[in-house]
Amino acid sequence: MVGQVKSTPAMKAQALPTEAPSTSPLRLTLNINPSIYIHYTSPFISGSLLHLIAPNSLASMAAVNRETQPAKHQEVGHKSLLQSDALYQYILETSVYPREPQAMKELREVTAKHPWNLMTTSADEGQFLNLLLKLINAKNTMEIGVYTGYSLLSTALALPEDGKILALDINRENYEIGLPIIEKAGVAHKIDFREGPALPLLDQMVEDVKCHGSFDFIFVDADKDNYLNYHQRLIDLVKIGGVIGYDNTLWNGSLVAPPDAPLRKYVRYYRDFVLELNKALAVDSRVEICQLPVGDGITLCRRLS
Ligand SMILES: C[S@@+](CC[C@H](N)C(=O)[O-])C[C@H]1O[C@@H](n2cnc3c(N)ncnc32)[C@H](O)[C@@H]1O
Repeated sequence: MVGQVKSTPAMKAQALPTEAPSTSPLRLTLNINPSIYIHYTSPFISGSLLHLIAPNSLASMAAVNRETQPAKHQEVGHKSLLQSDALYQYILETSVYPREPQAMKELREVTAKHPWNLMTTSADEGQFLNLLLKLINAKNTMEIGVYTGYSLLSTALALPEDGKILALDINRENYEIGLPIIEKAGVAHKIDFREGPALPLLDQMVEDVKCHGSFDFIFVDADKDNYLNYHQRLIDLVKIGGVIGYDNTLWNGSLVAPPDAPLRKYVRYYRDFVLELNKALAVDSRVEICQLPVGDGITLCRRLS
């Protein structure tokens, strides 16, 4: 049995974007490196691109792009790393939105109105997770980093009726935004939500040998500075042949930004942790890996031993 650790207001504050939201839609295209373009569209000005660029660069880029590019997919701050915004829109409109379950659409639309909507998993990544879970016949899963529950719902819909998800987040309020939709979809019974920081809970599970090798799939989408700490514990908790998915492993493309790139403070801060994680996973012989440019980058690790 796993205990519950309550989060403090300071922990909750840590998890939130620091910039103030704005209501004006804005689409930006930033060339950080001669070969890499980062595209961003969001109804609020404090979006992911603002993680990457200094405030004084924004006005001129926004002015240029407002004239040349229409605003698109404003319903979620999009985190795709595709070079072509039109191509990403094509994927969403052709393969993702027409097949998106009604409940996921509803949750996506509700989340889009939330000030921290940038944190949500994108619809294409939600579709990817849903299919992946079915492909590996996952039944017992864990999610670290729930927010309003978009990836959680995509997981819950993929699992069999008796499937289980241990869902961990330091903030229950955001989960409760999505909960009525999850309940309406008839999958809430699969979810065991625990409010609190994930690490102490993982430590308790690692101490309990019954938890070892018990998860078919674990999705990690929370505090990037803890990913390596999570990995040390999750490797015991996922079963051999099971999969851990680490989200945001391309960190908005900032990983390859030149040293003098005007990155937002916290993008620069977390970038080093993501770089360390990627390096560590690349040489970890206990897993085989595949880093996919879906959403903001997801690295799948299949446990070998
Ligand atoms: C990017 S959001 C998760 C998005 C979510 N997967 C979705 O589909 O919308 C990151 C979440 O991690 C949570 N978080 C941050 N630090 C955490 C920690 N130490 N333990 C558990 N959750 C944490 C935040 O409260 C936030 O809800």
